[in-house]
Amino acid sequence: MIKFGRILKSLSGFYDIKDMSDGQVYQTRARGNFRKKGTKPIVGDFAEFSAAENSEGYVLAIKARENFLVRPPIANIDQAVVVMSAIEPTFSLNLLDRFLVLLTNKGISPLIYLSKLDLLDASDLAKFEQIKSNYEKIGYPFFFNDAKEIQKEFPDKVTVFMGQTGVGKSTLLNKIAPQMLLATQAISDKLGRGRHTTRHVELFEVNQGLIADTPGFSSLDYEVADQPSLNAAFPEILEASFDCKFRECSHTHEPKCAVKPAVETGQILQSRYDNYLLFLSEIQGKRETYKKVVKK
Ligand SMILES: Nc1nc2c(ncn2[C@@H]2O[C@H](COP(=O)(O)OP(=O)(O)OP(=O)(O)O)[C@@H](O)[C@H]2O)c(=O)[nH]1
Ligand SMILES: [Zn+2]
Repeated sequence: MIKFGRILKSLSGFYDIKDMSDGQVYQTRARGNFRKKGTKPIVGDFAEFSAAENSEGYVLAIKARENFLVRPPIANIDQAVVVMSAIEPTFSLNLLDRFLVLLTNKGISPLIYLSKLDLLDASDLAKFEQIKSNYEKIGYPFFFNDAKEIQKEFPDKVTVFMGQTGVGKSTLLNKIAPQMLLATQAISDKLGRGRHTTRHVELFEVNQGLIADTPGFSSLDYEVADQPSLNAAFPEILEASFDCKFRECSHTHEPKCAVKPAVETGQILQSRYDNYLLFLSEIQGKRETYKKVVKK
């Protein structure tokens, strides 16, 4: 019988698929035709599968993906919690904006989560209140170290957690979903490998949604393609850019640019514009290198 469901777990060549209609979980394997086509089912995929009672099932086909991460392989992600620490490691607006750009370009909505506020004095705390309010104004949900609040965002969505090492991601996930770390630990112990080196990927059901951990930065090691993609990833710059004289305005030197005046009046944050310029120079630098290579 052919069924339809979502892949929730991948381990050692087996895929656990949750049937969409009855909620039952089936263990399956991918047929050889997937290997031939060069695609492989991954966690988060919507899949057609066959499953008979008490026997191993097979993944037959997967639906086109909305988006996906490579490391760890997860498909059809709705949102990502970017965990940043206020201190240790040092908070960086540059790093935050980089995360936001990469996620937005992948069609993943970012949620910002700040940890270690308890280590701040009053004046530093006020600084972060300001940052929170600035980012909320742009449209990013921003959470101050509150594991209960962040869970309200889970229902009906696939949420992944990412952040630099040491920011407190494990501490947070342990509060939200202790079963997650226990499962990972159990598999690592069994296979005798490190926590992040096992090829175990799993979506865990928490508060009517699905969540997954991603190790450190590697989940976003890809680049933004061009200026229009970068422009589209800064919501407030995108909005102002509709009034630029030139449709492809880079907001650097063009006459009648609407973005630069908005930076001067403070409508667009200087730090956001600076990061936009930095990322733009990185994209352009890559293109220059590419041209040089091609010319040779
Ligand atoms: N004071 C304080 N310490 C925290 C907080 N969150 C985490 N820590 C501490 O920060 C350190 C790093 O936390 P982890 O949860 O292991 O960080 P991680 O992001 O999972 O780091 P990796 O496991 O390396 O990926 C630990 O010593 C935690 O106890 C917090 O909100 N306040
Ligand atoms: Zn412009």
